[in-house]
Amino acid sequence: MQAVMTSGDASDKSLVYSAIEPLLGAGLATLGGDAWRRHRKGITPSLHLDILHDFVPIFSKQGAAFADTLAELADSGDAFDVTPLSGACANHAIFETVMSSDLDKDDPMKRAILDGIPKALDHFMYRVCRPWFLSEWAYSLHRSQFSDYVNLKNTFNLFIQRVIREKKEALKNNEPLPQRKRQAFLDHVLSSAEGAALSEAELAEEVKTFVGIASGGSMDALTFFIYTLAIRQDIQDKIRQEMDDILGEDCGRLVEHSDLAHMQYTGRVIKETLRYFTTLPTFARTVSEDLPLPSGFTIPRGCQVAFWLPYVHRNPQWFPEPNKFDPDRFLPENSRGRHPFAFVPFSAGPRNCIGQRYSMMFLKAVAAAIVPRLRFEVPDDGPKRLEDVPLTMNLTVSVRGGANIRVHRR
Ligand code: HEM
Repeated sequence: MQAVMTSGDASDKSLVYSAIEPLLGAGLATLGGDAWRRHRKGITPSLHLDILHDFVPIFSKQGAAFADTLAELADSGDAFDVTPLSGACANHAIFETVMSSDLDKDDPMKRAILDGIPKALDHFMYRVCRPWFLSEWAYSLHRSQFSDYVNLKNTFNLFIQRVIREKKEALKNNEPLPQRKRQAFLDHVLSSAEGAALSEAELAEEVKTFVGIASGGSMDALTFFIYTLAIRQDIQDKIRQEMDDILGEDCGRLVEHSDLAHMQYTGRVIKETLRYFTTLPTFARTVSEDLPLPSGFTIPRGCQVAFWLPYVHRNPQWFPEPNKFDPDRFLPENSRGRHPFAFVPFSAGPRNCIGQRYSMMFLKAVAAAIVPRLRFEVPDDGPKRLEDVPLTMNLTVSVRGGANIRVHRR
């Protein structure tokens, strides 16, 4: 895996990615070759640590709004699937940090985008499982699917064009960018020297990519994190204790990036959640030249190589008793000597996830907002052990039948 993931001859994505590109953008996740290198160079500085630090209060604010929603549901006493609510929290954070845009409910276009992201993933999987539809021309013959696909494509394009146009106008008129101190990712790209290497059309594709990938990735990780706490009360109690120690009496305050460094145990639980449930379990590359492996085998030029991370993450050589959920595997003393590619929920090598630090910060900040105020549990008919959680997979993994929980105010 390391040989492939670090090879310059295997940095292009597999052919199947062509099925997601029209919807989620010809951006970092799908581009190959020089175009990908130029985009990555143009965008990386806009996710610099200093910029991410400014995002933490936004994550925290969105976490607090999420906690309010959950608290209202606590009063009803009913069980509910937390997935769409995690998704809403992730989306609010992404719209604000990527384009400093409020996700107000009365903007039908934004709603259409959010409803459209899961549909876009459905189209992708539909076509991957029926590769004769990978060609857009062939897909156009599938009348019922294709009209929905074209509608989605148009909605995404119109929305992104509108966002970029508004941002450019604001820059041209020298209007103060929203929350100047906390510049959104897009404001930063538009005003940076590196970002100037990207045309308006290229940037529009990147915004689509970021909204699509970031919202899906964050929603799944947050859902599994909460579901894990609902099943493992002992872990939930330890996180709450850690948050109480950090926040003290003031459990409602917004957290800053300096608080996150103290959330060591929470960080280990997030990592173990990503190992155990591996929310994005697979991705694939094309090998452009014969690629010799350390084993002596050679992957021939033109091969498509897919990785199956649940297998990697449950390798007993690096994770003894791999089916046991144990956050302390990620204590420094227990991680020493572990192969650097044994734990790769964000991929690794030059095409690793550019949002890895963003995600970890988001998840910790939201945990700090919800865990001190609420207690989570699974309903009586829910799984009693993490091993019993029924999983299903589209492009990402989710809980079959929904991540149903019950919430109590603390
Ligand atoms: C827990 C949440 C997330 C997980 C598990 C995750 C995982 C991954 C993985 C496995 C890849 C490699 C995909 C491939 O090779 O096809 C990837 C790529 C990527 N991710 Fe994430 N991701 C998450 C959140 C995010 C967020 C929040 C952002 C944006 C802020 C983001 C932006 C990207 C981009 C742009 C790429 C493509 C990078 C490239 O090829 O240069 N991800 N992610």
